[in-house]
This record gives sequence, structure tokens and C-alpha cells, in this order.
Amino acid sequence: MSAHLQGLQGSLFDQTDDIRLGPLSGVRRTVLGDGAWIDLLPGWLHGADALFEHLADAVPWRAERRQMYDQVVDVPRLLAFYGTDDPLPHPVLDEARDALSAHYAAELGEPFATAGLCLYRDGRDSVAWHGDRHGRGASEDTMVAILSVGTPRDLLLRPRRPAGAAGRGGAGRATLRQSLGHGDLIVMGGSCQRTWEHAVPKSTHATGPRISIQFRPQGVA
Ligand SMILES: O=C(O)CCC(=O)C(=O)O
Ligand SMILES: [Fe+2]
Repeated sequence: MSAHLQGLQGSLFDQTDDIRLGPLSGVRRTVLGDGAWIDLLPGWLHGADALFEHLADAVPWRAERRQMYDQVVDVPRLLAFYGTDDPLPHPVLDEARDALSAHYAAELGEPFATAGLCLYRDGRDSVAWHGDRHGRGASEDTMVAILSVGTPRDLLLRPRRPAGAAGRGGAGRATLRQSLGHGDLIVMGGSCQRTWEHAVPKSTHATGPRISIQFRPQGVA
């Protein structure tokens, strides 16, 4: 190999090496009400574009189909799931999970265990209004920590409509809109999964792809 090529490989390697997390001390909390809160840390991960490229290639993305009323429809995003003992697709994600577990240990009382990944290929991909209520989040306070890489997309949050109430969610209270990409961290905590709901709406603007990495405690889904 020529010295020139070696030099080039060296610099590419440095770029990959420079995927790293900043300190979590800069996290800022917003209390939403009804026992729910969000923590935000823009740009927690440095080298987010390099991690995006790695995950886009290395993760075994699945297209899913779901029953919707009397039809089977495509889920409008690609998915991957890593259980407690599954090796994560990049070592920085192990670091992220461990750093989050340490930072929130006292408040959460258990570690973050699983990682769900979503790939939003473009503005047509989305996730509809929901809370992460398939598991314990339906009945207990918990946390879902989301690291975003790639092109920012808006995550919307609104209070959940009380059971039986008619009309749109939130009883007229404002919807929160948070742009997330390029290494940003959001943590939804407290009662957020049962008293609030969140969504990533479709975008009519031309938008590049985004990957969301969601860390959850065991049994939260
Ligand atoms: O893309 C995101 O950050 C949100 C994903 C989400 O809400 C979910 O998978 O439960
Ligand atoms: Fe969710």
C-alpha cells in the first residue's frame, strides 16, 4: 500500500474513532405536568453523522407490516430491536446505555436494558401518536431515552386525552415540538408514557434520513 493510501486510511479511521459522547451534566429538564417531564441535551454525541452511516449499513433493518382495522399496512419506518443480552451495533451505544444508566440510577432505580432502533428513510416515514404503553410504562413511572442521529425530525408531545373524552388530545393544551437529530438526546420520564403521547409526523419538506435509538428498562416497550 502506498504511503498516500495509508495516510488516507489513517484519516478515515480517525473520523470513525471520533464518535464519542459528551458529559450528561448539561441535561436540562422541562416539567410537562401530570407527573411527566423531558430532559434534553442537544449534541450529546459527537460524530453523529459517522454513527448514522455505520448504523444505516450495519443494522439488520426490518420492514414490518401491521394490521390496521381490516387492512394490513406497511409500518412507515424500518426497525431493529436489541434485547438485554444482544450486542449493540456500535460500541458507543453500549457507552451511551451505561452512561444513561449511571446518570439516572437514583431516579430510575434500574438500568436501561434494551435498545429499539427506527430508521426514518425520508419525510414519508413517521410514527403516529402513541405512548410506549405495551409494557410497564402503562402503569408505572419509567424512562425512555432517545439518541437521534442523521437529519433532524420533529418529535411532538401532547397530553393524553382522558379516557372517554371526545375530540382531539390535550384538552386544548399546546403541543410541544422538539427537533431531534445530529446526536441530540431526549429522555421522556415520570408518567410521560401514560399521561402524554408522542409522535414523529410525516414531513412534506424534502428531508434526509434519521435514525432514532431508544433505550428502555427491561419490560418497558
Ligand atoms: O423516532 C423517535 O424518536 C420516536 C420513536 C418512538 O416513539 C418509538 O419507537 O416508540
Ligand atoms: Fe414511542
